[in-house]
Amino acid sequence: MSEVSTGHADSRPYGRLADTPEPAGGADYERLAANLRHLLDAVGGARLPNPLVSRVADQLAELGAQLAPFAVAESERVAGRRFDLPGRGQTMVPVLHWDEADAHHGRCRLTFGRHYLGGGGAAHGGAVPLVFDEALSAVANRDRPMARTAYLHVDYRAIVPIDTELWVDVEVDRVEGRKCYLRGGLHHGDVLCAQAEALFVELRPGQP
Ligand SMILES: CCCCCCCCCCCCCCCC(=O)SCCNC(=O)CCNC(=O)[C@H](O)C(C)(C)COP(=O)(O)OP(=O)(O)OC[C@H]1O[C@@H](n2cnc3c(N)ncnc32)[C@H](O)[C@@H]1OP(=O)(O)O
Repeated sequence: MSEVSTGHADSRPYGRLADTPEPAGGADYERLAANLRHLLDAVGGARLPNPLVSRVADQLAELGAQLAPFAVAESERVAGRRFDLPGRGQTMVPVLHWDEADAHHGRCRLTFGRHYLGGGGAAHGGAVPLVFDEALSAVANRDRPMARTAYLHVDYRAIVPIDTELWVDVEVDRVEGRKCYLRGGLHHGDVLCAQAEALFVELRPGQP
């Protein structure tokens, strides 16, 4: 299960994108994201007494109302754009801790918390391509013009356990003009849990 964070970034997988002199949200943005993840895991794994459910529902509504006045346009938002932080300051995809990352390959570690539980101790099947999309896109976009996922094929080979560290390896298979073909594997120790093949297509100027 994730822990409440008091720490700071331990990886910078996005190369020059991480070089922001004064990142929006400040140093505590990593703690904000980590504590939100912790909350999601706590809710996802709990059976709360009814009065506590009511109280937490009220507290969450109050927090949401407190943040609402600060809504901005997509280009101004902070979540997902903090390339100096592990997880980019977003909370949709588990944090990827990159040990190796360049334009050809990458290797990272992650843990699915209880927020991602599907059943039988395994991560939800939809959470697996989520991780592949994030991991493969980090390599596909490294030192190249921005590319989007054109397809992402996932084979599920073994259940993906939650609450334990997994690792992902990514490799660029080939680049043909705007097209970047990649492969990836999601592993639990020596067990290959899932593998992916994907095509990322570089955007043309002005393409959304
Ligand atoms: C701010 C900076 C950010 C930096 C970042 C750093 C990373 C940090 C993490 C980012 C965060 C995570 C982000 C994850 C990445 C998403 O998840 S992106 C979201 C999911 N993907 C989408 O929404 C894509 C939707 N589709 C599209 O936009 C367009 O279809 C595409 C993919 C851009 C391609 O359209 P297009 O440019 O018009 O391409 P088109 O000219 O038709 O085709 C180009 C070539 O690709 C081929 N092709 C296209 N689609 C396919 C397909 N599905 N199958 C086979 N071939 C295909 C074509 O046949 C063609 O081949 P050639 O004829 O050239 O040999």
